[in-house]
Amino acid sequence: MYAFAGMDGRCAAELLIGGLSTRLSGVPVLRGVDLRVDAGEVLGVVGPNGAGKSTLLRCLYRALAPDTGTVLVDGADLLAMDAAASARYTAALPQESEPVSGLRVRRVVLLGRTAYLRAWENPSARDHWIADETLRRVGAYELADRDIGTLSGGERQRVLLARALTQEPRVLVLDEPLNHLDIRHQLEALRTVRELGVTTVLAIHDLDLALRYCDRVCVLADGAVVAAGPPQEVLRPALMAEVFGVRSRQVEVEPGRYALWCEPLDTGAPTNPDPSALPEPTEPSESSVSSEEEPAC
Ligand SMILES: Nc1ncnc2c1ncn2[C@@H]1O[C@H](COP(=O)(O)OP(=O)(O)OP(=O)(O)O)[C@@H](O)[C@H]1O
Repeated sequence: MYAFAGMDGRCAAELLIGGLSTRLSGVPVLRGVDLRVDAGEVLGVVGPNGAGKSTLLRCLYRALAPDTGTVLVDGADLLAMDAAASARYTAALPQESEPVSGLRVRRVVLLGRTAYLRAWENPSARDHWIADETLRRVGAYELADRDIGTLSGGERQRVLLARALTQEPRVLVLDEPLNHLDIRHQLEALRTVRELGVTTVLAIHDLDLALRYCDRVCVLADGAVVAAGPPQEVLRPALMAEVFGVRSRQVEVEPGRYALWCEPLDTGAPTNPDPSALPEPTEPSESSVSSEEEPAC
């Protein structure tokens, strides 16, 4: 159905991040981040506020040049490319993106094709077709003729996701893409991302959704990776307590499907829901998770 490269994962690339460090205003914000994301994998980047998630993602979509480190996409040095070349490798949905009013949605989405056009070259019929297909894919086609400035936050978020997909990226970088989306559109956006098969790095605060939709998660704390691996193995009670300060349980809500129940560590007696009323969780072995181990990625 979607025959162009960036929408079916045929060009999904391996992403290799090595020794990424940076200081902002003299303060270390990333401290030697090493990560590998396999082709077609969805990696959730999680961690408390201020852990460095957005900073890491900004390095991946070239909004920030790290002090040291490498970012390789299928072996190509992303940080050494010019902007147009890197835009053909990675596309991003930044956390704060405010497209100006006065542009129609279809035009905004077409901007995703800029990396493939020469100066002053007009988008082709194929470029228009790709923009329309991505709008359909994110359920925003009916917005195509609206002024971007008139959209709700959730509608705008879906349009900007379409713009990123229109870039036909080999790696998709999404910083809190679920902001402003209602629960149905959150679930649909995550399902769309999963179905694309494009290598995806996704900063996400909702750990329950990370548990359900990410192939692997990487836990950042104070600018460093403290754990990485399958979410069910990483988001275990000990790590959740240490990194996020919550008591937690993975609860099997139906065979093979888990939800994450949490409450603050310092609340004393359990509140609603009463964990004693919850079914005993089925958890993977402790051996696969450690906040002290080297990241398993
Ligand atoms: N321009 C800047 N100058 C100084 N410090 C900065 C700058 N930008 C970010 N920081 C700091 O870097 C740290 C990491 O910020 P970052 O936005 O990457 O965290 P985050 O994990 O994405 O947080 P959140 O979950 O709150 O979005 C924070 O302590 C933040 O205050």
